Amino acid sequence: MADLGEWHCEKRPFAKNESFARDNENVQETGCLSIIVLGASGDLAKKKTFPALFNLYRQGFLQSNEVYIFGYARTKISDDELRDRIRGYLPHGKDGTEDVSNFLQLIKYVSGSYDDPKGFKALDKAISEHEISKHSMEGLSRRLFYLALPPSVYPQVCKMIKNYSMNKSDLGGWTRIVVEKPFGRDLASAEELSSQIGELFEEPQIYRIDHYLGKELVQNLLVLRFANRFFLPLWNRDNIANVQIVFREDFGTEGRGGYFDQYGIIRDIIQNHLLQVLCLVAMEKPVSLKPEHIRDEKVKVLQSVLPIKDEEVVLGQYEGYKDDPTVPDNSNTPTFATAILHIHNERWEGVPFILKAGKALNSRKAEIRVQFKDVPGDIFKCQKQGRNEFVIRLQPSEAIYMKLTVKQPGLEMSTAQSELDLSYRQRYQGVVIPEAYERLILDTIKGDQQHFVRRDELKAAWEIFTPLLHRIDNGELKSLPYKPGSRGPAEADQLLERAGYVQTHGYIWIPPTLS
Ligand SMILES: NC(=O)C1=CN([C@@H]2O[C@H](COP(=O)(O)OP(=O)(O)OC[C@H]3O[C@@H](n4cnc5c(N)ncnc54)[C@H](OP(=O)(O)O)[C@@H]3O)[C@@H](O)[C@H]2O)C=CC1
Ligand SMILES: O=C1O[C@H](COP(=O)(O)O)[C@@H](O)[C@H](O)[C@H]1O
Repeated sequence: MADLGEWHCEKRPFAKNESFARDNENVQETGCLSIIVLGASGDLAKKKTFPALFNLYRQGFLQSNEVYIFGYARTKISDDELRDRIRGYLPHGKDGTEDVSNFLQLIKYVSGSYDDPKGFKALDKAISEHEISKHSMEGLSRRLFYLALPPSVYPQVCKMIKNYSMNKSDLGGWTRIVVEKPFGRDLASAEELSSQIGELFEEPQIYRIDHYLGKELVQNLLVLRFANRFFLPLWNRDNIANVQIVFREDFGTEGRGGYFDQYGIIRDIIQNHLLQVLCLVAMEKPVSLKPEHIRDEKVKVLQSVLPIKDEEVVLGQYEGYKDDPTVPDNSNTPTFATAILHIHNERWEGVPFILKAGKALNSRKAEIRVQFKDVPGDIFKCQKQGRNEFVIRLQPSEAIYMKLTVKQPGLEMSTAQSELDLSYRQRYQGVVIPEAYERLILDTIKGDQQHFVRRDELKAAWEIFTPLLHRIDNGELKSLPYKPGSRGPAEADQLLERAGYVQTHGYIWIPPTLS
């Protein structure tokens, strides 16, 4: 038995909830699966897509008797050259384990341009050969096209896929496409892109990835909110003073300045990742866990967001950002932004949702901080110590904690700030948290669109930010300079204070130690 001073961590099996399983039922499919990574020579493919596929393979989610992976790009390289490029990015790739070499053998490379029928016919031929070799007639032929490409080529690539590389319907199965952000630069360009792709593929075939939706604690949000009696009555304007959704990175654009400068932090992080998190924090309970029911509720929240006011926005640009030769000397592109969103509905009227994101700051973290209102009639006179806060830290070191006031242990009746703490590393020892991309790619294979952005969601998201983005693009709002390694412009903290956020002072967290 553990003695009293010991940190005891119990491991219990997880109970699989039946109704959850029922609502998420996807037919277990067998047969040939071809995963085609377009833009295979690029950064995203080698850093995220191939490692995610490898992890799925390693865990048995991709079976070598069913799956084949095709890389497609303009660069003229051999199968082995592509494998060599990928190897170093796979976990333990350089150790040359059996898993790694077996996985790499599943990869074939086809070179071709993104608007040339010849390349896509060659790709189709290679996929068909694989399908025939796997006797697809007995099963299904499933083709998953992952567009690890700049969005400017999405329409032409989709046209090529549609014309030359679709799954042959007589074999049964499907063709799906996965598209990455940035999906447009504003409402008009996003809608144009959506229409172009929409003419070629049905919505159930299109998977718009936002990798934040694949993060463990983002996926936990619905469970936390709707499976716990604790939160149900508190989650509203009567109790919550403000909500912060924060993304901080402690490094700058690092050689991606030219790309980043065309987008800026609002398009890069806030309009997609943070807004998706906001939807899950603020939406009403869906009718069921069916993807369409969840996405319906997300759209409703987005449509209830009021226009953003200039005085509720602070923009920043870190000093040194323009030293990157690919960034124009007169760039006003924000690398930091705080924006306050207001949701005009019965639950949230008057509660500011503070979205904050920045590069080259003093720390790396992503978190949701729900700050509660002061206790009315405070008989302990402890309100100056701090408000109740419920924090969900998405990264690093996933954790959910509740900051609350307790009696300071001892003879005196005094109060102190403490926490109820669910630190994943301690609570779930030995549990490996899957990478976001891993989870999302698996969903695309299963045909589960819950964690992907629907066309109307995307439209509603752009509707919120487009007017502000145009004002920034026109130079009507200026980015304030801030020092790399700082908290960003001081004006952002002043805005937070004006929005009613009360910072807790003197709170000290003592990390638990394992005996
Ligand atoms: N399980 C766990 O791992 C737990 C860890 N802790 C740790 O304890 C420490 C304190 O926790 P916590 O109080 O939640 O988090 P912090 O002290 O990091 O931040 C609290 C809030 O204050 C803001 N803030 C910080 N500095 C300033 C400033 N100078 N001006 C205005 N606002 C400011 C932060 O904003 P911003 O987001 O912009 O920084 C954040 O909203 C953290 O290191 C936390 O990780 C606590 C409990 C559990
Ligand atoms: O989409 C993007 O996300 C990354 C941060 O992702 P994370 O999972 O490490 O939090 C960011 O660096 C990049 O600029 C952006 O395009």
